[in-house]
Amino acid sequence: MAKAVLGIVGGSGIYDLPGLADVEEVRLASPWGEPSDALRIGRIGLTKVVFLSRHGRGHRLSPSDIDYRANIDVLKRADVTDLVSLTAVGSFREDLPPGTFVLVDQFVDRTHRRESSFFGRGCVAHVSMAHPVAPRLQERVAAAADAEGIAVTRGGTLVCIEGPQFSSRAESETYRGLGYAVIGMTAMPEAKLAREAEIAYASIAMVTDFDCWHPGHDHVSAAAVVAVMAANAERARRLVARVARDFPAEHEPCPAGSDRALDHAIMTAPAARDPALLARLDAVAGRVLG
Ligand SMILES: CSC[C@H]1O[C@H](OP(=O)(O)O)[C@H](O)[C@@H]1O
Ligand SMILES: Nc1ncnc2[nH]cnc12
Repeated sequence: MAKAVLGIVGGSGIYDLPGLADVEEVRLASPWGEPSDALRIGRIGLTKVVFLSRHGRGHRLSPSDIDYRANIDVLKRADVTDLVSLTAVGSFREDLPPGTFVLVDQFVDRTHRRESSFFGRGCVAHVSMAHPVAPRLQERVAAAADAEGIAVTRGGTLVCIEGPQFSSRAESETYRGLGYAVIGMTAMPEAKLAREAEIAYASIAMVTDFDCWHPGHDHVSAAAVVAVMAANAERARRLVARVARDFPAEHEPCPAGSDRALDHAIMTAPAARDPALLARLDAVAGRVLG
């Protein structure tokens, strides 16, 4: 079994992880493009932790401009086996008010101008996204929340829109009518790429607003998200620090198959594979491509 390395991607309002010990800032190059920021590699307790700011420190990148492939690629190069995503979201449910942490377990991808796969012409692969969240990793987040006395709601569907504009009222009502729990702009293709890279993925969706459907609340604004995230950040950091402190030394095999996603996924015959693409896949698909 591989040594467990915990990755944390911090979203809006979470640009660092102050609890990291022995931190080294490492700028890894990726053949896929420019990662959002340098990795901050350190440890919490005995666990190696790799932190990446999704929008970059100073929030330089919009959801559409983030190079999700480069981000996941460098996390893989840093040996991350398990990745916890922190993300600010709007809520479609009265019982999930601002301040609620939701451990979502499904995603709906409404993005349309992002590179969403490492594979393609010259090396075609199809991985399963039936269960995009790694159940054991989510269980660890839930247990850490319990231990820290932080309330979390388990389960729910996150719809990921392209943004950067927030939704119209009609869109918001539609998503709500479809039974989605929360809305954000970054979970996709992050979760898809983590799966292709065989990294177990779980998401802590932190509700900052009621989007724009709720008659009793103002519609979402960036300022409101920032204000609620400022109040959420300490709890989020405490939660991930606890996950790290209680993390096992060895990566636990994933019942959803996150860590073996590429077994039987690659369609392209060895002789038909593009050497240039294979070279770029060295980190994410090294286990199966050799
Ligand atoms: C600042 S409001 C919209 C912005 O916040 C969320 O970012 P993240 O998921 O990285 O926490 C949302 O997805 C949008 O990118
Ligand atoms: N209402 C909302 N829509 C999309 N992304 C968000 N992030 C935080 N709140 C959001």
